[in-house]
Amino acid sequence: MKRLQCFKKSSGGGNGGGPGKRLERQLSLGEYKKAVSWSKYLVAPPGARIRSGGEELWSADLSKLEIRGKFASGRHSRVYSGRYTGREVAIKMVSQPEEDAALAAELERQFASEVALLLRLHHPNIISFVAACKKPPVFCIITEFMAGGSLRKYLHQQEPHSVPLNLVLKLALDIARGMSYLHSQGILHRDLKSENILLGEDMSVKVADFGISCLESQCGSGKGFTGTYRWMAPEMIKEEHHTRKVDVYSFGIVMWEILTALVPFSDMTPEQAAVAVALKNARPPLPASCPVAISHLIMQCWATNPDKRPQFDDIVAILESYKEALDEDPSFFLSYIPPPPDHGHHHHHQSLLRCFPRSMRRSASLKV
Ligand SMILES: Nc1ncnc2c1ncn2[C@@H]1O[C@H](COP(=O)(O)OP(=O)(O)OP(=O)(O)O)[C@@H](O)[C@H]1O
Repeated sequence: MKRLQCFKKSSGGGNGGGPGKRLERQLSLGEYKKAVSWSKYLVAPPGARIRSGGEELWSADLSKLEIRGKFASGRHSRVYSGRYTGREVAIKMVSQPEEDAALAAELERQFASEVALLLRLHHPNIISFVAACKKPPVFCIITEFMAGGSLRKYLHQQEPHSVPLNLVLKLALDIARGMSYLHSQGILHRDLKSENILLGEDMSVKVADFGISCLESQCGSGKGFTGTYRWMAPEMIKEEHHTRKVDVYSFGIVMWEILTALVPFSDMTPEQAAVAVALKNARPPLPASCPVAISHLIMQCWATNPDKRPQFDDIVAILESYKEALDEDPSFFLSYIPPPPDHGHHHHHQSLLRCFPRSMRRSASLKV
């Protein structure tokens, strides 16, 4: 039997704090039953390691898995902390509903796709895959544990508009680097949002949750899509053809979240937000105090026309130049002059380059 202990929840709810803050305690009977109801499927068969089909690459040795308490939930998942082969891990468990065969099949497809994608991703700003297990009706995905919890939780703990600019740039840059790598692998995330960005105790940043990600060549139209409306690009809301630029749109919303520490369209339901974005071109309001350089980049990212949105490589180059300029001169953003309106795709990169401090334009132009 696995050691069943759990972490005391932090007062803010959501993810319990990091290992430094956590308090191990006995589970109540109700919590115990809940934990057992899903994790019972993960008890190792005597002496067995599943090695069938192509699963041996990632199949977890359940005798080495120790599951502790649940600390977060997704729409169809519960996330537990634990240890696997001596390493702190997060165990995402997905349970197929008995009564909904279509959803059960979809969850299984998502599991298989998420494992296949995670297996090939190796980057400091992408969550590391550890192992997975397939024990219908329960599946699990084991990843490195990110003790800082989600970016959403972190922002929720901050006063609105209080995140310092150097931290805004650091967070945005790390996410953009992870996304640039993801796109270089031909993968679209399709559900980029602050809840799916995880933080280490040292404020390291990793993009997570590849449940509805896809290989660009196989993404389809996105019909019947389950992404999250507040972060979703208009073409995706309208179930039109979509490209990697949907992630750039979501990144624009995430940058807005970091800048404001607010929830986008918080006065609307997700459906109202979807209608406002797709039919009325609504976007979250940029605060007057936002440096023009940053609001300019955000507006480029969430442009209605996907072709006007920059690539993540461009975004990384721009954010790097801002970060460098801010480190050198704390008043950099005050002296920034916005570029004139963009006149189409041809001038797009030139227009973005005007955001760079003059000394950096030469090296940046090599990259863009
Ligand atoms: N490796 C991890 N380390 C720390 N926390 C994690 C980890 N993986 C997931 N979480 C927490 O669990 C939450 C849900 O995880 P995840 O997004 O992967 O599940 P999901 O079922 O796909 O969620 P949804 O479908 O609602 O986006 C995250 O927002 C985060 O708070």
